[in-house]
Amino acid sequence: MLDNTRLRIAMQKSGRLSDESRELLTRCGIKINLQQQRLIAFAENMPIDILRVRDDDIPGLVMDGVVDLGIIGENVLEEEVLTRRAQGEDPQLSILRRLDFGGCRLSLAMPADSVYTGPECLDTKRIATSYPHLLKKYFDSKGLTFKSCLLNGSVEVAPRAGLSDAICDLVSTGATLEANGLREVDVIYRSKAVLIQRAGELSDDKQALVDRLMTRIQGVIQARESKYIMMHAPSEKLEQIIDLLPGAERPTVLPLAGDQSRLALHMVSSETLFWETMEKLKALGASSILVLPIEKMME
Ligand SMILES: Nc1ncnc2c1ncn2[C@@H]1O[C@H](COP(=O)(O)OP(=O)(O)OP(=O)(O)O)[C@@H](O)[C@H]1O
Ligand SMILES: O=P(O)(O)OC[C@H]1O[C@H](OP(=O)(O)OP(=O)(O)O)[C@H](O)[C@@H]1O
Ligand SMILES: [Mg+2]
Repeated sequence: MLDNTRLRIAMQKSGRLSDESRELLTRCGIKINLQQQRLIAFAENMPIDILRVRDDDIPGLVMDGVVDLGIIGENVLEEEVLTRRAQGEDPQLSILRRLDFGGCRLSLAMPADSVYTGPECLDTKRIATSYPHLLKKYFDSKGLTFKSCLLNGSVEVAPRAGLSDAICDLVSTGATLEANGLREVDVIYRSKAVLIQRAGELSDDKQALVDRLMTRIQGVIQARESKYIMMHAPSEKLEQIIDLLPGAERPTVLPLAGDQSRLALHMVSSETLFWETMEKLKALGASSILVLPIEKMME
């Protein structure tokens, strides 16, 4: 029996979001042992239980208040919200934060040799998808209709199998479409993973824990997006060097022992330093340029 005083977080058991969901929680300092093929994992060092489920089940578990938090793709979340609304329900939950993984788009695709001049081409046509409500919302907004062919997997084979004229499926690199002789013709929704919370008040203890987790998640994501940059540079080129580093804070400037003409610069940058910029820095006389990953940040 689950202990109701512990914060429950649902994440995908195995799939596109599972490694990064686990990595995020681990980086937030939650010690979880997910080695065994178990549905529930108990954190060793915090009052947190992790439920590992099919991603399709996560929005419902949060909306029904079975878990407190969930990590889910916006595409699956929005489809479930629209499904429940279509059934006359008024689903409640809040999105705490957009995360930095699980990026993909829900797109319309057609056989590579077909002509596409806009969504009107697909008016009244049959479209295979696992996201009928998101697709309907898009078609409704254009004043168009379509016949739905609902498939929960292998959507990309539908046109070849003669089941549909087009498909509406998730795309990231486009390799799956290409391998199936299809061409992406329109993007209808852009998605990332999000952290969601059930409606209703949490107990004070749970709320305090969620607040701490949110600060840590912010720190983890910000650290992943930032770099620590160090270099030695000629003192008289300081401003020109700073101008080459737009995403960086004002640097810390340190003297170099025994060399009055040069300085050591240290700074955090929200952008990575490209080779081209490093070459320009070197041309200005900078040397010993180091770009280091940052593990954690707290402002
Ligand atoms: N190619 C992709 N690149 C990045 N993210 C993706 C990609 N495809 C899907 N996603 C995101 O990851 C989520 C999970 O995708 P996955 O393919 O693992 O789902 P699934 O097969 O439905 O898994 P489950 O067995 O849990 O139901 C998607 O809903 C989407 O938000
Ligand atoms: O544009 P691409 O980079 O090729 O990615 C798109 C594919 O990725 C997802 O499936 P996944 O590989 O997760 O397998 P699944 O169909 O078993 O969910 C998605 O459903 C597409 O089929
Ligand atoms: Mg699924």
